[in-house]
Amino acid sequence: EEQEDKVLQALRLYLRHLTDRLVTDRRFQVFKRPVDTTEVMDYLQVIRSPMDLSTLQANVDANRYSTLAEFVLDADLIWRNALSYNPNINPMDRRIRQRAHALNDTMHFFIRDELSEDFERKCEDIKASR
Ligand SMILES: COC(=O)N1C[C@@H]2C[C@@H]3O[C@]2(Cc2nccnc23)C1
Repeated sequence: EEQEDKVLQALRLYLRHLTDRLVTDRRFQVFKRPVDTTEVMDYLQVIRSPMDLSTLQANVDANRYSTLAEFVLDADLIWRNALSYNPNINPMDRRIRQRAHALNDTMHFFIRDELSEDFERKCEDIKASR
């Protein structure tokens, strides 16, 4: 329905705007591209579902997300994977965990501050009706 497609288009616009801000934040450059599994040989043994900001952007542009909740499931993989794969107390691991927590906090702060619960409910209702 025309009106419904306008809602989904608005969601896509918002998710693109949100992801663009994360991708350009210099704290999050380590999350910008997939981890290079030819360099990091054991990555796929430890991490079952890799995700990164460029893949997230591509998914938004491919209309993969019809609700905020679907987007957040993938976006949360990015920082959760980083916490899982980099658990040690050495400075490298500690720094990427700090960035993972910052990614989580920043993303959810933007969402809470900028997206109304009403809007997300409309997206969920459209999804349920299809
Ligand atoms: C989101 O990024 C990550 O979880 N990582 C973990 C990998 C271990 C370490 O840093 C990463 C890339 C890398 N490449 C070569 C040698 N060592 C490393 C990035």
